[in-house]
Amino acid sequence: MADAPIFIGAAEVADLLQYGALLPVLERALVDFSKHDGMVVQPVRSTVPVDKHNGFLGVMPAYMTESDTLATKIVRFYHQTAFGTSSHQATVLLFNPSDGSLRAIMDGTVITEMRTAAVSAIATKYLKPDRLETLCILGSGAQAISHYNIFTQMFPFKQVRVWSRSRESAERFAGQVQGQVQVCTSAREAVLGADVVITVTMASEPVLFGEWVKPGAHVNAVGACRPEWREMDDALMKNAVLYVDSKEAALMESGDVILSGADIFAELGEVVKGTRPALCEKTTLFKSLGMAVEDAATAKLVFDCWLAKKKPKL
Ligand SMILES: NC(=O)C1=CN([C@@H]2O[C@H](COP(=O)(O)OP(=O)(O)OC[C@H]3O[C@@H](n4cnc5c(N)ncnc54)[C@H](O)[C@@H]3O)[C@@H](O)[C@H]2O)C=CC1
Ligand SMILES: O=C(O)C1=NCCCC1
Repeated sequence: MADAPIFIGAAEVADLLQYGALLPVLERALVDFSKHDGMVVQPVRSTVPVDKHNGFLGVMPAYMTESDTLATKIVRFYHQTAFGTSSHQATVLLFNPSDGSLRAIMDGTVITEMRTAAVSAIATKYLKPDRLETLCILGSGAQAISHYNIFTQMFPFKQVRVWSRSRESAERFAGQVQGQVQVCTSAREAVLGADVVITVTMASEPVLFGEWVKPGAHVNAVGACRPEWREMDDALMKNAVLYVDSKEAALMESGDVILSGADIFAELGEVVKGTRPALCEKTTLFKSLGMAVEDAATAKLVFDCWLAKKKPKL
């Protein structure tokens, strides 16, 4: 009989997962996904609307042949949550691919926060403009914090600006992170002149407009994961060179892509592999929807680190 699955909670995932180890694992997952050679199986996320409670449940399975990783994430995202409960909560199930038995049940909320920010950082590493002085973050929730953490570790920004719908939450964000943050009173003020812009809001109408974005800047668009939701206007969608994590998902799930009719230039994995160019001199936009392979690869890393920690030292 197979061993009972282990449980790894949020605090332990946060303790085991380090960006230094996560970044190369994610680059590899992005490349493997974008080869489209049948070695990675990842259907577009199944999403169940929970209309009565203004939320969604998403199921995200993947199998990666080369690393022999089989996992699924189950994620709920709700617009209104009880005070103190985060809008996104996730669990990852990691299986033994050889017999399908369940190896681990682990918190997926920390995984979602860290892997999403790490993928945006990878996009920025490849697509960044020459000048990297000002970072702008629109939104001030969990993803804003994880993005702030990795972006200020990886890049030499001199100034970080944040805007949020309520000044109070932008100020709370500024108090939570290590380092100086300029709280802006409008999204426009935060965006003007920024070299890199990150959108991490739950907006369903545009909060970022092309006329504000400096030519040559790089944008990571992380929110608006439903076909009728937007974070950006048509001007930005059409004037920027558009990179996505998955073309198939972008054409099914991204309101910004579908409703603007913008052309997709490449998948991020193709850029990392070097089969499509990074047009850094132009205004670039990475539309992130989040992929099951990112969760599967991250969960395997967490599990391997857990095993290494448990192994008795000789
Ligand atoms: N691409 C990906 O891989 C992933 C994307 N996401 C998306 O990233 C976004 C941020 O997620 P979290 O930080 O976890 O959520 P959160 O609930 O912690 O923060 C959401 C932020 O959006 C703001 N907001 C809500 N409604 C707004 C509106 N109508 N206009 C402007 N701002 C608004 C809130 O004030 C808050 O600052 C969400 O859209 C989420 O679905 C989340 C996980 C993975
Ligand atoms: O990739 C994910 O995980 C999510 N993406 C969009 C919003 C829900 C969670």
